[in-house]
Amino acid sequence: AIYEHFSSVPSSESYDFVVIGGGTAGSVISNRLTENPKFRVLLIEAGPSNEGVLSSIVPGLALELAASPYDWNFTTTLQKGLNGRAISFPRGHILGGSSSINGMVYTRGSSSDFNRFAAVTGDQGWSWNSLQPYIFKNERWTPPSDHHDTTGQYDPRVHSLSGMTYVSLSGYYAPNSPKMLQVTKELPHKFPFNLNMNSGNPLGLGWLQFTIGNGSRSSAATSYLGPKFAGRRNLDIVLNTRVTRILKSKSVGGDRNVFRTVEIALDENVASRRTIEARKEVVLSAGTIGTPHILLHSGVGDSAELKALGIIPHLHLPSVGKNLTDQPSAPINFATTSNNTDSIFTNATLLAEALNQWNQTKTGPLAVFGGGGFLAWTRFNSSFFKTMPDPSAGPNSPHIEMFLGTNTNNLRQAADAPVVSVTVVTLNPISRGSVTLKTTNPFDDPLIDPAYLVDDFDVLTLREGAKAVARLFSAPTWKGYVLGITGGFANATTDAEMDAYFRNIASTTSHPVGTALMSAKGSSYGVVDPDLRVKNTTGLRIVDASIMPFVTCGHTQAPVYIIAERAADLIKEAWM
Ligand SMILES: Cc1cc2nc3c(=O)[nH]c(=O)nc-3n(C[C@H](O)[C@H](O)[C@H](O)COP(=O)(O)OP(=O)(O)OC[C@H]3O[C@@H](n4cnc5c(N)ncnc54)[C@H](O)[C@@H]3O)c2cc1C
Repeated sequence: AIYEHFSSVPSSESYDFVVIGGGTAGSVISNRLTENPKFRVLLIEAGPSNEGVLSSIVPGLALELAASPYDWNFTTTLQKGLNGRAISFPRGHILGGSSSINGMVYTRGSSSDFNRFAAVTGDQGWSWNSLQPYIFKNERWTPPSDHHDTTGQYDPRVHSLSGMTYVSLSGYYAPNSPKMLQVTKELPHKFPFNLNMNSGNPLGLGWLQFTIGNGSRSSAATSYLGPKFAGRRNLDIVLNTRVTRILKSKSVGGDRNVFRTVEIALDENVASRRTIEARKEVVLSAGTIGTPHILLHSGVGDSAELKALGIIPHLHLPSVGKNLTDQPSAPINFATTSNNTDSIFTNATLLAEALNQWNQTKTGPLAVFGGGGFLAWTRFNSSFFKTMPDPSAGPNSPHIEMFLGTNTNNLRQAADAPVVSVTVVTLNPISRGSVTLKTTNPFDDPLIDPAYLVDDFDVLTLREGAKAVARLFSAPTWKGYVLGITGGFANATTDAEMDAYFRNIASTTSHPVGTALMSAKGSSYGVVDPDLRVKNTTGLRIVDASIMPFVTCGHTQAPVYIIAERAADLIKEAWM
């Protein structure tokens, strides 16, 4: 059953598992555990339902979700690397979590990313080959909503037809697609065509894939918590309920670090806190910000730092909240010969037309996010790393992403708009930041410091990305349409001027990871063991993006789904 408030959950109920956070990972865990009718699961989500939230359903309206009630509306600390700017830092505050508000881009990362997870944790179960069944359990490949011929646009051999979350090519044909494809013929060494960037080898230029089914967002909430699963008798989902802490339970067999009791708040009043104890395990899936936030308030973190704040330390795990890793990104704009400034976001008639088309046929510019299009991935030459270690996971991992998804601000652009905008992304940042507490009140936002562009490599990558995009638009196919770089970057001619542009404009790609990183058993750093149990505890696991030891070389939702699918099996096996 789904309850709107904790006070409605029958007090007679008791649960084997309490899952904290009904986001991307928490939805997978709740679904998979309740496949076993013997397990009773309570899923606690701070945000409201995703049902009927139009901007979370219609892909092209996704930008409306930022700074809405479905976003935690976090802001970073002042960022030294961004010329002292603080930037907004969206996170999903809704059932389905960030999968209900994200850009729906589906990228698994490279095989080297997961092989590196396996190498640093000493658990081969995290390797690319071992994870294949979990990739397939998550993905349900489906035709695009416009039912165009997709031959030559993807490789069916690497996709699954039987998983949970819909994945498809765009149901909207971006008019500059033939030119993008022509680039792969005119500049094949720089931009080789990649038939399927989700094969484990993403390098090259290929068609974007999205977590979209029949022109609508497919989120963890619509897939893993769809009506037939949310209605399971052994699953209770409670919305609008914030977890404040995880408390120590009575010691079992001499084990003093049993964390199986969850404290929730009915409202901000401290007197309104309630507790609920899981019989078997608590699974913490509150995301890269929420997870360390809850742990630190629970006294799990660096003991000295907690004491200094006035929080009683219960478990010394200094890595909690550290290692925050996010990919900085920035737009590079190109002027075209078009002077058509019409856009569905500036012209109400065009928007109404597009919505009408979406309602009728689930096609048109609103059937996809960012206008559909392509991604291109490229690497620095290996000679670049003679004097510094390569931060990527391996030779098939890109350092730079170019999001050629046309222009999110002007979906009519493509072949006919004054500006083509490309987002360049530093995929393997070296900078590491942190999530720390501002106060002892769990309702106060934590201090989020992603340390953007603190390491010079991270800004250098953006600069090289911009040069790569300039090369892409220098291909003969663009002659007579793309005129050249425009906007702030047009005036940057030296490397120093380019870096200044990025420090003034770079933002988040919304792919933060690492604040409860997994490491080998017995390791001197890290928060969870390879089986995702919190080190030196009983009864507590973490399953979400926070456990990634490194950010994968792409967008992070597919890796979170994959991690959560394996985690569900690890938990089930432990309680067979
Ligand atoms: C705006 C945006 C765009 C993105 N675009 C893409 C994209 O196009 N492609 C891609 O692959 N990835 C994208 N991402 C990243 C991707 O969505 C995330 O990496 C992934 O969804 C994270 O999953 P998670 O389970 O770790 O956390 P989440 O999905 O964020 O889930 C955490 C859940 O815990 C809940 N929670 C937190 N604290 C508490 C508490 N105290 N009590 C109760 N509940 C709590 C939250 O409300 C949330 O529902 C984007 C993310 C954002 C925010």
